Amino acid sequence: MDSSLEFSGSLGSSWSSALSRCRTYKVLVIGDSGVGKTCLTHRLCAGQFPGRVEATIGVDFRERVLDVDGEKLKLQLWDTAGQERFRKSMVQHYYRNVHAVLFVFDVTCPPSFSGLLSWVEECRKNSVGQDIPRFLVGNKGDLRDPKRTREQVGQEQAISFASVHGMMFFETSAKNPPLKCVNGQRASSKGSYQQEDVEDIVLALAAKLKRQKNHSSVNAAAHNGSFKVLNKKNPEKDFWTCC
Ligand SMILES: Nc1nc2c(ncn2[C@@H]2O[C@H](COP(=O)(O)OP(=O)(O)OP(=O)(O)O)[C@@H](O)[C@H]2O)c(=O)[nH]1
Repeated sequence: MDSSLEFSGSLGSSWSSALSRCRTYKVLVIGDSGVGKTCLTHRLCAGQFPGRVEATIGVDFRERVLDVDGEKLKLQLWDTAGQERFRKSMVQHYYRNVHAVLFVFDVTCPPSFSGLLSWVEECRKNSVGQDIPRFLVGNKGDLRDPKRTREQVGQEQAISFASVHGMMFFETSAKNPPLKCVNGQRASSKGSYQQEDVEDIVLALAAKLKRQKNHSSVNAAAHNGSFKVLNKKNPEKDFWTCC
């Protein structure tokens, strides 16, 4: 890979000030194994559904840089393992200095919805305060079957859970997100289910984080001795980029 290390201290003033405006936000993605956290984070960062995925061991990182009202903002998604045996003693580390949490469940798997309570509890145990923005994402919306509602998680249930736990709710599909018309309206949703494009989630997340006052974002360029890895073959695109 053709990458270079750039030491912040050697950067020119314009570069330095551009980087100093790029805040990094740590976004923790949690939920039961198999709900689609890895696929969702791929979709959020690369705009694609991955060809092949394996169970996450520990944690994987994906990044996306957005331009929100002229300000660069980097979302660092921590895709954590859903399987207990792959989490082990690292859990405390995942929760440290987190800026937002995405709780993911599978709309076709009610146990993954009931399991959310234990993820909320894990957040509490790791001192994630109520001031940290929380998002509830019902994934695999493409698999909804209006004839099998009893075997699926109803949207009213999810909305109610989100409201009780102070979360913003989205239903989507990392695999086949709903299409949008040119005017931004939803072209299709699954039956009577309202579903959002994954892009709407990332924009809501970015907007919420930007509004968040007194955040403790990591500012790579502002810290003495910090450095940034630049991949020359994949320069950051204007709107978004992927690791
Ligand atoms: N139909 C459909 N399948 C999906 C979707 N998202 C993920 N999957 C499938 O669900 C399976 C599990 O996806 P992962 O992204 O690995 O799930 P995970 O939550 O990261 O699992 P762990 O790493 O074990 O915690 C894979 O076979 C994916 O192809 C979706 O939106 N629709």
